Amino acid sequence: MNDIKLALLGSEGAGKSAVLVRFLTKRFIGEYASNANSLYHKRLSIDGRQLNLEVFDPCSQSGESRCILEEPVDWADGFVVVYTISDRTSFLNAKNILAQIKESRRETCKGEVPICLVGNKQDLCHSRQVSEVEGRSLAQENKCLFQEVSAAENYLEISNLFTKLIRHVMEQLKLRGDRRRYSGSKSMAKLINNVFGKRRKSV
Ligand SMILES: Nc1nc2c(ncn2[C@@H]2O[C@H](COP(=O)(O)OP(=O)(O)OP(=O)(O)O)[C@@H](O)[C@H]2O)c(=O)[nH]1
Repeated sequence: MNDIKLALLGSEGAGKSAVLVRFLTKRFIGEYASNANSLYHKRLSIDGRQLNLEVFDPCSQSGESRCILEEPVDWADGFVVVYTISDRTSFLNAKNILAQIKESRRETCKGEVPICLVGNKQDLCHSRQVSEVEGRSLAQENKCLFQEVSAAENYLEISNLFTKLIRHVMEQLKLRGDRRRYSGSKSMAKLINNVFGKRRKSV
């Protein structure tokens, strides 16, 4: 059984939890408690392989400019970076996050870092502040997958993007010979504390 670890990153209110819960449960839940970090587990089968998926959904950071990635990230195998198409600040924050992931992984990760850039709240296109072309070109610059979605309205696109990202993670883990097997016995909680700070309230 393969373990796949993903982290969701993005501005406060971008819809990280909504996107994830839509993927995990096929449902849209309007409001989520956002004062605690959460670690979600799901068993799934992709291309005939059984996977143990863990997704870390951190609670929001207080300042937009303060990125969660304060130390090199060694926990996640892949990232979902979410912004809101109707909020340019969240897009700029996503850009910043992408740069920081690349920077922190440069030393440790041969090959590409599997990332999916997600423009959420596509249903709010009447108040769009970020064009789809801008989103796509930011993703191209950073060699990431890209998809505009609406967690409120769609399941299929979100499911497809997670599937693509997980496939990419599996390819990268194979290329790297799954370094995690040799990386010692740090516990999940310890890693999350190290990577995301001491603000974890529940996992
Ligand atoms: N219209 C619309 N609203 C959405 C969508 N996705 C999320 N929302 C709303 O946006 C708000 C924030 O969603 P969350 O999923 O809590 O966002 P988050 O990024 O996890 O927020 P934090 O946990 O505070 O960082 C909630 O009121 C959601 O109902 C969407 O696709 N369309």
